[in-house]
Amino acid sequence: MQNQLQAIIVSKQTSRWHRFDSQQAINEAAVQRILAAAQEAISARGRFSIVLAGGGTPKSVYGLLRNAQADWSKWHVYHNDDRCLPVDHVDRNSLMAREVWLNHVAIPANQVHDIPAELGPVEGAKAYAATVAGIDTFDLVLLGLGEDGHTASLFPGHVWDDSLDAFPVFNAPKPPSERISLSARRLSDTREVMFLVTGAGKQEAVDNWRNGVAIPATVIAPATGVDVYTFGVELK
Ligand SMILES: O=C1O[C@H](COP(=O)(O)O)[C@@H](O)[C@H](O)[C@H]1O
Repeated sequence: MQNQLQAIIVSKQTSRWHRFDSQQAINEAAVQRILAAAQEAISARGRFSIVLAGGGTPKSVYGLLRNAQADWSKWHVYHNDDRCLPVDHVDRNSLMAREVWLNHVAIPANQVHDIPAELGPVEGAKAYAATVAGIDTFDLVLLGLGEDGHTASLFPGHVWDDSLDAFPVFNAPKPPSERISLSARRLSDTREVMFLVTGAGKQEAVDNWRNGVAIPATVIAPATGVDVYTFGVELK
């Protein structure tokens, strides 16, 4: 397995870049780090809170977690965004995570917190803001990167209200146009962030990010910095 590490600072964000040379290598490294973060959190605080990325990139990592050994009873699962579609729609991030992983492990049902995106952007965002309001600093936030540089449902050219924990999204350039997202501030309130970035389609966004262009991914700025796990993009 190859993991070449470089660190760069973009505005307030410190990013550590990890390059893997196969899909298997990035998946295994991500799973190892997630399980280690869970163990550390459970030993220190008796619980582990993780915020999941949606989209296609994390699916194979979630598939491996399904067969992992972990103290699932201590896991508390949240989502960084979801699409305003019926609960059983194939494009719901919550459905993907449940089908591939969460329905197959022993996390208590009341510790899996889907975004109620089926209520629509305004009501769903209000409800999810209330869900995360009482939650302390997350332990681990997983994030993806869109080809246009978006992360969660923070899209280029959009303005979002960082005073809110979760906010409604309209006119998203990637369908569906209506979504709900945690805010950049809430996503940054975490002990650790891991971005998963795979495929040549993400090259331009990665180049922009590393060259200091202010794409949405650069606004995620926890005190501990962010780790970006990559496969299939060049780190120029
Ligand atoms: O729409 C979304 O896109 C991003 C990236 O998705 P990917 O399919 O390119 O991995 C994802 O992180 C976000 O959660 C999702 O809603």
